[in-house]
Amino acid sequence: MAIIETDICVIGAGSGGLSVAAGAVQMGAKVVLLEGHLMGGDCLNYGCVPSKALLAAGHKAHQTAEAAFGVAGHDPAPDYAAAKDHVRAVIEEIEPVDSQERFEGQGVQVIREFGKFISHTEVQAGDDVIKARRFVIATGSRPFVPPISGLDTVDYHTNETIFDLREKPDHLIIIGGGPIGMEMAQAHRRLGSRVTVLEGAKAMGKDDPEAAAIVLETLRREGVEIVEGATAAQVSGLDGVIKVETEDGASFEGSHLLIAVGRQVNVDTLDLHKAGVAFDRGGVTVGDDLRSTNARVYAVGDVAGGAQFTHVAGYHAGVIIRPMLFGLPAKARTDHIPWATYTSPELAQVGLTEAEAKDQHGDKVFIAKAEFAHNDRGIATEQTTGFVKVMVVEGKPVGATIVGAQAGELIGVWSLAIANKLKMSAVANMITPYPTLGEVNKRAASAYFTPKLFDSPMVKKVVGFVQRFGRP
Ligand SMILES: Cc1cc2nc3c(=O)[nH]c(=O)nc-3n(C[C@H](O)[C@H](O)[C@H](O)COP(=O)(O)OP(=O)(O)OC[C@H]3O[C@@H](n4cnc5c(N)ncnc54)[C@H](O)[C@@H]3O)c2cc1C
Ligand SMILES: NC(=O)c1ccc[n+]([C@@H]2O[C@H](COP(=O)([O-])OP(=O)(O)OC[C@H]3O[C@@H](n4cnc5c(N)ncnc54)[C@H](O)[C@@H]3O)[C@@H](O)[C@H]2O)c1
Repeated sequence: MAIIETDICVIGAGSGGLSVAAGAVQMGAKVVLLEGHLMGGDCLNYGCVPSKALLAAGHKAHQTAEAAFGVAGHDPAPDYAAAKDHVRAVIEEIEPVDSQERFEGQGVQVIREFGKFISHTEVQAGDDVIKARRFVIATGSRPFVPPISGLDTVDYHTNETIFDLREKPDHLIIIGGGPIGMEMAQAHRRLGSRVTVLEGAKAMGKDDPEAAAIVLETLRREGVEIVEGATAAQVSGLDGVIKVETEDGASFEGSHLLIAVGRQVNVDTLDLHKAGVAFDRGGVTVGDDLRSTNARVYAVGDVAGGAQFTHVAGYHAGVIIRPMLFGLPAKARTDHIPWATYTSPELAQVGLTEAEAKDQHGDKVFIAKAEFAHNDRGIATEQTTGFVKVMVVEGKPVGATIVGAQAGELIGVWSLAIANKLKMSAVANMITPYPTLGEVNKRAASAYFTPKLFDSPMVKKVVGFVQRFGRP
């Protein structure tokens, strides 16, 4: 058994762990990185990257099929297995950035083993014991498989297997109408599968309902069957037919089944009690500083509870580098975290939704809104579905919702504004090139000032006075 002494031991080489390791080693710390499975974690192998690649294949098929701008559409004849080749090729192109070789080249000691705590200051990984000044738990999450009766008797997919499936599902049943369910529903529908989504509550229920309704309407128009209030209670299967029965007795049959009902954090095999690290089903118990109940141990990313996104894991890494390397205090904020669901139209959010803003700020909230339908670039490119809605309190945005083409790109302006506590005037003063979809953000900012400028008797009085008595 080898004893390895180091400054920082990072457990998990996904988005969070890799960011911590890269940052710390480049600033001169000695870093050991443990990974028991695939370098790059969920995002690269089973999450963001393959899902966006498959959505891109579906998007291409959809655009080819649609007649537009005087150009005829034609049968795209999507080849599901070839779309999966595209997914694999994208992963392989990005893979070197997250590879063991790259991190070893930077000076990180990478050990390809699962780690578990054996004391407050030591982790065991295979035959090695790592003694470190600081530990970072970055073990992420895995698909939650609900205890639905009969599920273990059928072949079902999760995000960990669906991207390897090569035969096109004739009829994909998806349990769960969250971001995974909706992205996979649209990708598969556009690649030629029949798709049914069974959602126990409201589909896209964590998003602004007005924006979610636009996405759901589009998916339904494309032929995705979305059944809300349909909690899956029983699954059975015979001869390639999978049957799902819901709590209220309805029954659905399909050829393939995808489970997308949320995530389970990876804490169970870490022996956290041996390190005095408290946790619950939501993740490792951490404060704003992402430190656990053992001050030497931090948690980042999905396993730290809270929003589960790659950019959050990266942000967490940046937050803990300060105290770990420089002994400076740092706190993680949550008010400026954006997210996007990459259906078409896309749905993006940063800060508070309208409902949350009204709950927190009551009458002080002003809703500034602009529609894609009035955006000239949107009109020219037939991308007129959607809106930008900004929740404003005392002249500053506290949240923004965008549904429409490139919402994930467009939300950046509001992320910047909220992160830096900018006023609405900062966005209104921005000049955007004409004609761009980005003008819709500026129009939303202007919508905040319009009533103040154009409906104000005082402004009218001042203008009248200057026109009559001002210098020529
Ligand atoms: C289908 C899907 C699509 C998604 N799309 C997006 C998206 O578009 N945008 C976005 O921002 N987010 C997206 N996400 C979420 C994103 O993938 C996660 O938030 C992100 O991967 C979390 O990073 P992490 O470092 O916390 O964990 P992970 O990426 O899960 O990495 C954790 C790593 O730790 C390893 N590990 C676990 N236990 C141990 C141990 N004991 N010892 C050593 N290693 C261990 C695991 O093998 C894994 O490699 C998506 C997720 C899914 C499932
Ligand atoms: N574009 C992105 O950034 C992106 C994409 C995919 C996933 N993700 C991340 O992955 C996480 C997990 O996504 P998800 O979609 O699996 O989870 P989710 O928790 O967001 O949604 C799961 C849905 O399943 C429903 N559900 C639960 N049990 C059910 C049952 N028995 N029958 C029917 N419906 C049931 C829930 O009501 C919920 O709406 C997301 O929260 C997000 O953090 C992000």
